[in-house]
Amino acid sequence: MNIGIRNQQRSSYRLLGLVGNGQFGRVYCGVHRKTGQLVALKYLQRHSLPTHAFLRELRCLLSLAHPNIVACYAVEHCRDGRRLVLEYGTGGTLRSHMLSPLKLGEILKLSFDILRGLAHAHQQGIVHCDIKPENILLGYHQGRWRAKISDFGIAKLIQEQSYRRGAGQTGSPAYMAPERFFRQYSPAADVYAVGVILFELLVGQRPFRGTPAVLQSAHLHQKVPHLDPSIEILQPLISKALEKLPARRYPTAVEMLADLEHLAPALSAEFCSPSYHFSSLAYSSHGQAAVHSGPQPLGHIQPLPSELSPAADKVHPWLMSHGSQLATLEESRRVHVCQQVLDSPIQGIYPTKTGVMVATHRALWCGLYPKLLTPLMRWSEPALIAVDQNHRWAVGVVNQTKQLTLTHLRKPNQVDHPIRRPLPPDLAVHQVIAVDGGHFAIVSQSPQNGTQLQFWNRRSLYLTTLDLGITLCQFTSTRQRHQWLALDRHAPETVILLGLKPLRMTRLNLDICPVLMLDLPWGYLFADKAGKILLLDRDFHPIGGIQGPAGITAIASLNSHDLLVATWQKDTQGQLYCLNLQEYDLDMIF
Ligand SMILES: Nc1ncnc2c1ncn2[C@@H]1O[C@H](COP(=O)(O)OP(=O)(O)OP(=O)(O)O)[C@@H](O)[C@H]1O
Repeated sequence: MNIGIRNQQRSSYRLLGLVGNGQFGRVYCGVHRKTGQLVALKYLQRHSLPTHAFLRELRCLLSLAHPNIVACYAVEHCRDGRRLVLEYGTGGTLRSHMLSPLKLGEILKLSFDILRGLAHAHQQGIVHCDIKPENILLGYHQGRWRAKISDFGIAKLIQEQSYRRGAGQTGSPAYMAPERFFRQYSPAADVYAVGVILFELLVGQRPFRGTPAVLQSAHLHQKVPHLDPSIEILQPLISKALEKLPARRYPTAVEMLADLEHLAPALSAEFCSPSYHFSSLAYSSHGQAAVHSGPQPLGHIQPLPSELSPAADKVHPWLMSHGSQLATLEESRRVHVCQQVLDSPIQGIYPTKTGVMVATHRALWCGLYPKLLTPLMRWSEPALIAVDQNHRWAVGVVNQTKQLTLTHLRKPNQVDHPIRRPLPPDLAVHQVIAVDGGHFAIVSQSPQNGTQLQFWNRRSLYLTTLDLGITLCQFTSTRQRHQWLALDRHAPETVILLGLKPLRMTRLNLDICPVLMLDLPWGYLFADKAGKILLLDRDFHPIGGIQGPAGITAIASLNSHDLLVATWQKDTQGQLYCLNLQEYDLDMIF
């Protein structure tokens, strides 16, 4: 670990984006240029933190090495002050983690994490002073999200500086122990804040709400509401943590942790119940009749730009794959399978301004729909292919030969001489994705580091690798630049919303195991094998559930209220359904 103050000429970190703005400056997500380690770079303006105070608190920060405390790796001097190089919390804050319902077992694990980190600090005589969900970050380790306390030292420093300036109390009134309003703080004040967080995690809201003045009065005088009888086993723990008088509270997190550990065996059975958030959601179904049946699965449903529509009245035919053939869906909802049979099954369809590009497993084709397609590039082995959104380049990776081929597409039907690059022999590539007009990423899995994203630019220059820690698959692009949906391999009911700039993984706990995901203008759609379709709005609140046909292979939104759903089952083979969302009981205005 590299700890100490360093003068930096050129930063060792490549900035991946702004994470947020704190009282003392900005926080960026960065990646080490050589090692690929992800870090948070927290800038602290010199004028707001005097050097002596900063150095004192730095010592406190560096002395706290614990898996549940955000590690500080180094301090660097830069033009506009100093910056701390911190362990990066890829899962965001506990506040953002709480957006999606938490299973009771998960609440318990996170509570243990917070208490363990805090107990370690309290044993060294260090108080945090501002424990709140915004100061608890999530990292993914050994198959689960782990809570880590951030801002140790800094939080206390903020308090002291503001008292010195006579600026009155700082902190977050919703989590402040009664004595904190009189400028007293001790480990017991941190315990109180954990009590509020645990209450909020269990109940879904804090014990007291309102303006700072209302909150102050409530913390000082109001009784804490009782927990639901189903979780009353935790009532004594919560009540003791939320005692008004510090002397009656757990003196430090050590004692509260011991009590929670004592309860753990009794809790484990009760807390293993599944997520309760979606349990009331009924999946309404309607008589669904297929608009098409055929011997091949239909997939990759894409609209063809209206300029290219052959019909004079500008009817949009929809393109889709039908094994190794293209198919169109006409306005009459009739599926027409094109005659041309390509070399291998289709893995992607890319409608362009002047025609269409189609990636099969062994070639990239292009053509002017509905004329015949011609091959632009061929691979002798199956390749994973990605095409840039602007159709200016395409990349293919062959796992067998560990070779990457990048081709620039100058004009329709014309490609530059391909550039070839070898990939590491042990790289198991799962997917190749076009990140933006200038970059692509190779998705691979490593048993030690989970999913790795290897970034390259369109000049075939390797840039960096990000180790995500978590094992993700099926990256699906969203409407947002640099953002994907992906499935968590080890938690089949979990979807991860992955943002790249800055790196951020937001977890969504569903009550289905999705096999298909879609980002629609009004929200997100997830479908499972059995045909359950879950619709969420942009804030991840459920809009409703549909019981669709089983064996879904592709979904597209035909217009604001019609979904096209393709299925494949042995007995019924490839079918296409058109579901009208207006016929279902959904919390949505059409
Ligand atoms: N180590 C980190 N990893 C990931 N994100 C971080 C890290 N440290 C801070 N952040 C994020 O950066 C943003 C700003 O954080 P910062 O701690 O500076 O301010 P704050 O906690 O929002 O406010 P305050 O200054 O009052 O503490 C927050 O969204 C925070 O979650």
